[in-house]
Amino acid sequence: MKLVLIDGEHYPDVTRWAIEKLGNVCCAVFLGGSEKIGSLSSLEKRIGVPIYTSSNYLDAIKRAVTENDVDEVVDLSDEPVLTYEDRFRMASLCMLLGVKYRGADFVFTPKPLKKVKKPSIAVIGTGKRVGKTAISGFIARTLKEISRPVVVTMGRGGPEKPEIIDGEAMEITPEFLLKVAEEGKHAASDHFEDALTSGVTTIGCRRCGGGMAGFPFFDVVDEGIKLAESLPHDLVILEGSGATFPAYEADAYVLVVGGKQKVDFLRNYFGPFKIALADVVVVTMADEISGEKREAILEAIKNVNPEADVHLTGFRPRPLGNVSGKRIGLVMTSYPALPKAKRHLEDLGAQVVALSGNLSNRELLRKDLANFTGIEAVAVELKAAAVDVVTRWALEREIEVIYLDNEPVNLDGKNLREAVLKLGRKVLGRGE
Ligand SMILES: Nc1ncnc2c1ncn2[C@@H]1O[C@H](COP(=O)(O)OP(=O)(O)OP(=O)(O)O)[C@@H](O)[C@H]1O
Ligand SMILES: O=C(O)[C@@H](COP(=O)(O)O)OP(=O)(O)O
Repeated sequence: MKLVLIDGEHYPDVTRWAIEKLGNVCCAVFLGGSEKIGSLSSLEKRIGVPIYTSSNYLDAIKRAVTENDVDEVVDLSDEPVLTYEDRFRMASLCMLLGVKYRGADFVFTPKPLKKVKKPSIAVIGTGKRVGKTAISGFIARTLKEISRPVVVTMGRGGPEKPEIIDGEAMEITPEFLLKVAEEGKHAASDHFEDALTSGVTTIGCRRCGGGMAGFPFFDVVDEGIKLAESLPHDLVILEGSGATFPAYEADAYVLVVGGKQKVDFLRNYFGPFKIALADVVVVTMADEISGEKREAILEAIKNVNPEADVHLTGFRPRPLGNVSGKRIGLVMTSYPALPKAKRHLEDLGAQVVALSGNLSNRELLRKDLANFTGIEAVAVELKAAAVDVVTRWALEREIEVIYLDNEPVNLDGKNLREAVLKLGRKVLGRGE
């Protein structure tokens, strides 16, 4: 059935005419405006379907969809009653309710959310490089304390046929990763990174394209989930990619919000959709933004989901090998990430003598590496060109490769590790 959004800027006969042309309309939500109508009761009689109203139109839409067999919300309203922001708020709500939202020249169609046959936690992000893989790896190694998790990823560099990386049993060495790269695969894909940083079993899938709400265009996650369900592991961690997430209804959601992102992307567009899903929200890189921006981010989250457990965090680089006493070349995905990482490695006894923030730009990276002279080891995040360029370059010169993880550190006195364990126990049915 269709739910129609109507307003008082349309003459009642015009609205009734449109409802008849649509057909199969169960009810209407009145959005406001009074120019061409009398009372709401007279409007309801004229259009012939029940009208839902509320001071907050989102509540009226939610009630109408819940109380009727609605699979599509059709927008018969327009300016000045509706603004772009209003329409994106409605679109977010429709994605959350799993119903199509259609207007004169737009349609937003949610993918049906499937269920995993095991307890599951989704880790989704509001963008690329916000720290989703770092947080997902942290969640996986934390929940190893109370379960046997398997991480299912869906990277833009993932394999066509889902592949298992047994991070529990195997040692993921630079040599192994270079061999993977030489087979033509993206050896820095998330399933390799999670297996390396957290010692968990991972299943790598691929996706191509991503919609505005966050659904992928194509992906092979279904086969990946079937594989995860066939393993003896008791918890599935569904890791998104960039701003997309797998079309599965997880038992719990952890949303990763980049502190350096535009707050507008949280307040508007499909930010409210993702925020509404979250049980836990991790704001990353919050140590590098102003108090004012932190407050704006916290407010944007609270306005949509006041129940969410929000954590303000910063990243601390975690070398997966010993850096003490070594002359190190440091390579990361961006220059802003370098100063803190350099300081931290030096605190661990390293002598950082060369830097590059061009891990995601192979041409500039190669130029930087040409100046990496006199180093004993290269410290690099397992992302982008970390294997096919940096690891190859280092092994050819018998230089040690030390991969870097990014460890979240609470800045707000809260405890993300405890929050993750609590969420894990809840999802596993072991109480709070
Ligand atoms: N203070 C900082 N400023 C900018 N970038 C930072 C800072 N601290 C860490 N980073 C970067 O944030 C990135 C987080 O990477 P991560 O892979 O976890 O993000 P992601 O959202 O999972 O990306 P992807 O979708 O590629 O997996 C790292 O590349 C790291 O260098
Ligand atoms: O291919 C993957 O698994 C990830 C990570 O690869 P890098 O971006 O780190 O190369 O890409 P994503 O889908 O997150 O853009």
